[in-house]
This record gives sequence, structure tokens and C-alpha cells, in this order.
Amino acid sequence: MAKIIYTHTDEAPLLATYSFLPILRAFTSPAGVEVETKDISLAGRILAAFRDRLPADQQTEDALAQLGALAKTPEANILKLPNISASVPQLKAAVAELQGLGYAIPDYPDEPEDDEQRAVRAVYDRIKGSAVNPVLREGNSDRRVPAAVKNYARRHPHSVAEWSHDSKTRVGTLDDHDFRHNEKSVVMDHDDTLQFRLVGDDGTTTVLKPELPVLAGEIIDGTFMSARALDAFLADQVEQARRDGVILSVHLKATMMKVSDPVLFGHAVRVYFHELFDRYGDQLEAAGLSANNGLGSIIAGIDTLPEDLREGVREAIQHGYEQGPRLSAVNSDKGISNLHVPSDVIIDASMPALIRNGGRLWDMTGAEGDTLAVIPDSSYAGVYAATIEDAKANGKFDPTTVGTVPNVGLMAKKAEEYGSHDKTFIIDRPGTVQVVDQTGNVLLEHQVEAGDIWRACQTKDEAVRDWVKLAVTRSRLSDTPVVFWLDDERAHDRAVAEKVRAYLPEHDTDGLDIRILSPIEATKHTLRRFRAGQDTISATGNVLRDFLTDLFPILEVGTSAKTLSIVPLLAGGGLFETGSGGSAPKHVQQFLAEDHLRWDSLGEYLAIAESLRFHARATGDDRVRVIGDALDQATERYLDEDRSPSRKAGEIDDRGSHYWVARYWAEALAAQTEDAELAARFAPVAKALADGEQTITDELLAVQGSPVDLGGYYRPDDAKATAAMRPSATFNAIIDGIAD
Ligand SMILES: NC(=O)C1=CN([C@@H]2O[C@H](COP(=O)(O)OP(=O)(O)OC[C@H]3O[C@@H](n4cnc5c(N)ncnc54)[C@H](OP(=O)(O)O)[C@@H]3O)[C@@H](O)[C@H]2O)C=CC1
Ligand SMILES: O=C(O)CCC(=O)C(=O)O
Ligand SMILES: [Mg+2]
Repeated sequence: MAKIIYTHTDEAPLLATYSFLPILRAFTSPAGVEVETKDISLAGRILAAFRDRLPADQQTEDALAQLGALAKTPEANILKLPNISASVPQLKAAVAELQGLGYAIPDYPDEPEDDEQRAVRAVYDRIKGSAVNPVLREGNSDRRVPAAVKNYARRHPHSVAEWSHDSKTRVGTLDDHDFRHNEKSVVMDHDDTLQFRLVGDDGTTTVLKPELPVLAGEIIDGTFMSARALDAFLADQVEQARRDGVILSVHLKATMMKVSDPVLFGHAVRVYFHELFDRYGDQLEAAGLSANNGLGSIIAGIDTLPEDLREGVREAIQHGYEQGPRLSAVNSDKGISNLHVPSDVIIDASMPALIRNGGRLWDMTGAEGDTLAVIPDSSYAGVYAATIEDAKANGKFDPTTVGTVPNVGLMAKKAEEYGSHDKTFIIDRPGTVQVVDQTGNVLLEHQVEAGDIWRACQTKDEAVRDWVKLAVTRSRLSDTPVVFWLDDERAHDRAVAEKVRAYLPEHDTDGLDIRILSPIEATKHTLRRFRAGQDTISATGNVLRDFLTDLFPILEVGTSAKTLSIVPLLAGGGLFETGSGGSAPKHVQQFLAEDHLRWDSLGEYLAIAESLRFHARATGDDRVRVIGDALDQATERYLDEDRSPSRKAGEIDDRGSHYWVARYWAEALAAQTEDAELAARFAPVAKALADGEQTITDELLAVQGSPVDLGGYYRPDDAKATAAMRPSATFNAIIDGIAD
């Protein structure tokens, strides 16, 4: 029997789940749809990974592995809510919470000392960072803002700050010696097994990766970031920010790029706080306090240092702030800077937010100002630079007039950089990294120095071919031009462009406007059209998929939570992601403090409707399609009648918006004429929900204003979270009555 998998994740989407999942189950129960949950939360993944060490009553299944296998079958119908991609500080906090709950799992070993600790560390390394999405994404990505959402934004535009022509905000990026400039690529002409090795200048050879199976037609890239060039660049950026009096900010993707980007982040921490590291670097390292985990973890570890060092370390940090340029803050009231936690500032969300805010950020004193946004690698930095230049020249992007930029992203089979975790190495001595085939031929090689970050990426031919097809299909279906964003100065992009040219003739492209432009030219072209109210599909690689599906939705509709995000799986199944944004930790903080959840589940509503239609197609059960279509009507009404959560306590929140969606959904089902039985079943539900409006709204609002206890952050107590998220007895009785 086909079923729908609803993922149990973390933070705000998890809270929303406690309220919305019972509604989904109730509304689909008359059609006998089975909605099963699978726990892929950070806490759930940790417990699954260490289940062999736990007593039988604490053992859980490895839900992620099961879903990964399911995604490779035509039966897959998975609703994927955003989950935490954990940085080391988040991972440690989750471990501590679970230990406190009585789970005997090991500590995260910062500096593994023996085989046992190395094995534990390897397990945690698999859990950290972006460890879920790459496993489930066995297909390419189709993300867009649906017309109803776009129309709503045009009528209710979000606030957008003005850009000044003389804004000093700009992007700083390397002009050589980075991943973009060092890239070399090869397209395999046969299946093979590759090996990566470092041939040291001292004559020793280390195997970095013993075996990497590759397929004919696959693109393999190798590249590296020079640590020396990076440090010189960062020192120069710090100097420029100080000279110009602008706020220094650093934008990376330490979650998705979990091996390389924490290291890049560590370089930024060390360069900004150079005095601290010049003086105490060795002692900090000896105490296991790494800049890669951010200033926050160093401050938290000061008490573990020898007593005679502590004051000096504190002073050096203070001195760093005083000597350095203004530093961007994550939360100036709490003294949390951009350099505190590697995962606090994530480029896909942080750059659009600053563009929406007129190019301004806040410094550690809480003062607003222009920023030098440092994005070390130049592969994609130009996209943001070009957008900022456009905003300076032409002013803010007006949500009431701009067009839309849907994305078709090359994502399948861990494509490109986002699949490079297990192929990224921090070089420990000077030498040459070689990629060799089974016969010993050197396919790629780079001269490297100690500290350089070397990595390889894979892109399967099958994935590219499917991506081209998806782009042409979307263009045809929506009658919208497509631009393939490919950089002819990059070896990898040239290889992809060649495949695009080869695969386009497999489709009927007659009358379609399809072009290939470099990312900077594509940005300029797309923005020109965007400002003129015209739509343009961006067909991009995996990183730009991620970046653009936050950038454009945030400019167009205020948040990427409102996008429809579909992954047609290569094996025929469907993965329906809810929005393109994250898990919004600050929404949980607000909920804990004042029992108001400003998370908007719109992404869930859109994804669920698609998932139901997919289920109907797979099973031939038309009732499920009717239920899905009714949800889409409910969502449109929810937007039309402005039932979205407010940001302020005491006003409608996500729970209140769930009431309205449920009511409109019931009304749509009662009103439709395709299925009389469903109409009859939902008519009394619609009436009860309408009659109960005042009581339910009062009950939902009455709880707001005081702190909430969920019994855990990473692993909330189910009973407590359910009680907190379902506070209206009247509403619950109606919902729970549907399935009876
Ligand atoms: N698919 C996935 O699994 C993804 C997971 N993540 C994870 O999410 C966490 C946070 O990442 P971050 O980069 O801060 O990105 P977020 O998207 O969580 O946050 C950016 C901001 O967008 C707004 N926002 C996002 N979603 C919603 C929503 N549903 N309703 C209303 N507003 C929303 C909020 O802004 P405001 O309230 O100020 O308007 C939020 O603070 C990280 O752990 C990250 O790894 C990130 C991206 C995707
Ligand atoms: O997996 C992650 O860490 C985030 C994914 C993401 O940001 C995206 O796909 O848009
Ligand atoms: Mg993203």
C-alpha cells in the first residue's frame, strides 16, 4: 500500500508538525491514506547512529538510511521538512541534551586519541553538517513561487529597505588561487575507479582516497583553495573594512560544505583575532579549542585553559574587537558576532537578507551600517556582487512589480560541490595531489602547500541529462525563457555546457528562448527582466540552486519558506520539500519565551498538495487528488484572506493559521462536486469549524504571552510539545472527530 512519509525534523518545522500532522492525517483518513512519520531530526540521527550502544528500550531505527533507500524506488513519496544541518557546537549541544535525558552516547571527541575515539568521531562526522538532504535528493530540483503566493505578495508586499546610490556595501572575493581559478576537470570516457593521492615533496606518498568508482560520461573536477592566498586576502579585507569604516561580515556555507567551509571560517576567525592566535594559538590548540568551531566555542572553553592564561586570552579577544574593524553581529544584545558559530551566518539566507535590507547589517554595538561582505571563493560571489551593483544603481527591488525567477537545479546524485564532503582534504604537507585512474594515468594534478583545501567533485551524466530535460519541460509548461548559468572560465562549467548543448536537441525546443550565460551575465540579464516584471527560469548547478532559491524568493515574497520545492526522483518517486528555507532557530526562541510561533507552514501546504496528487497518480485513487486540489484552494484562500502568522505575540501564529487552513480545506471539500461522499463527510466538519471560530481563536490566543516548557530543544518531549502546539480543546475535538 502506497504511503506518504512525513519527516519528523527539528526546531520550528517540528513544532509546526505537532499541530499540522494531526490535521493532515484527519483530512486524508477518509481516503485511507497512510501518513507515516520518520525521525530524521539531529537527535534522532545521533541515537540511530549509536543504537548498538543503547539498551533495547532506547534503540531506534536508522530512519534516514531507510528513506535514502526508499528514494531510489518509484514508491517514494516523501514530505521533507527542513532539518538542522549541525555545526560542531550544535552537535555537542544535542549530545549533551541526549546524555541528560539518560542516553549513554559518547561525547564528541575534538581530538580523537585512540582508535575507539576515532571511530566515534567518524560517526559524528557523518551526522554533522548537511547530512540529510544529499541522501534523499536522488533527483534534480524544481523550485518556484506559485502564482497564488506571488499574487499575495503583490497585494501585501513585505517591507524592503531603500538602497542608497552611495552605499559602501560590496562583496570581497579572491581574484586568484581559489576553487574557481584552480579548477581542472575531466570527462570520463569509460567506467573506472579513481584514486586520490598526495605525493609529498619529501618523497612520501599518502593515499587520500583509495577508491572512487566513476561512470562513463561523468565529470570529475579537482581544485583547491590556497591557504596562503586566503590569509593574505582576509588580512586585506579586514584592513579595507577598517579603512572604510564599514562592517566586516563573512558569508559561508559551513553546513552544506561541512568539511571545507568551517576551515575557511577558522581562517577568518584567526585573521580577525590575529593577536589572540599569535600569542595563544598553540595553547588553544593543545586545549582542543579550534577557530574552526568559532569564537563562541573558544570563549566557552576558556575555563578549561591553564589558569594563568585565561585573563590574557580574554584580553586578547577584547583587544581584537577594539583593533579590528566593526564586526557584523548575529545578536548584538547577547554579544554574538558573525565569527562566533560557523553555522549562524549561512550565505544563502544571509546575503539575500542584507540585500533586502538596503545592504545594511548591524555591528556589535547594535549600530546599523554598510558592509564589506566577504565571500572568499569567487565561483559564485559575482552573483551577489552584480545584484548589489544593480541595487545601488537602480534602487530596491519592489515586490509589487518584479517578475519571478523559478529554478531548475542540477542536484541529483550528490552533484558538484555539495557532494564533495568525502572528497575534500586539508593538505598537511607540500606536494602534488594527483587523481589517478586504474591504469595509473594521472588525470588531474595540483601543486599544493600545507593548509590548502583540496577537493574533488562528481557530476553524473544521467543527472545532467535529466536536468536539461527538466529545464526544457518547465520552460515549455510555463512558457518562460531559460538561462543556463554556466561560467566559461571554469573547467567544470565548460564540461557541463558541452553536455547541455548535446542534450538540448533531444527535446522539442522550438520557439523556446534558451541560452547559456556566465553567472554574472545571467544575473544582469535576469535582473533586467526581473525589474521589468518578466519571468526567467534559472537552470543552475547545485550551489546556485541553493543560493538563488533563497535570493529570488526573499526578494519576491519576503521568505523562501513560500516556495514550492519538488524533487522528481530519478527512479520515479517524489520528494516534496517544504520551502527552500531552513529551520528558523529564532522562531523557536520566540516560542519558548512567549508561546508564539511565527513560522509559516505555507511551504508544507504547497508540498502536501503536490504529494497528494502524486499519491493519487500512483494509486489511481482519485479521492486523494480531490483532497489535494481542495488543499490548494484552501491555501489560496488562506493567502487571499491574509491568515498568515504574525510576528508578534498576542496575534495569530502558526497554530491559528492551521485552524484557517483546516477550515478552508473542509469548506473546499464540502463544496466540491467531484466526490459526493467526501463532500458529505466534510460538510459537518466545515460547519463545526465555522461555528467554533470564536472559541477556537480565543483558546489559541489565550495561551500566548508566557514561556513554554518543551522538555528539550533537540528532542522535545512529545507530550509536552503536543500539548503546547494543540492548545485548543474545541479545535482538537473537531479534528480528532474526522477520522472516527
Ligand atoms: N532544507 C533544509 O533542511 C534546510 C535546513 N536549513 C537549516 O536551518 C537552520 C537555519 O538556517 P538559516 O540559514 O538561518 O535559514 P532560515 O531559513 O531558517 O532562516 C532565515 C529566516 O527566514 C525566515 N523564515 C524561514 N523559514 C520561514 C518560515 N517557514 N516562516 C516564516 N519565516 C521563515 C525567518 O526570518 P524572519 O522570521 O526574520 O522573517 C528566518 O529567520 C540551519 O540549521 C540550517 O542548516 C537551512 C536551509 C534549508
Ligand atoms: O541541507 C542543508 O544544509 C541546506 C539545504 C539548503 O539550504 C537548500 O537546499 O536550499
Ligand atoms: Mg538553501
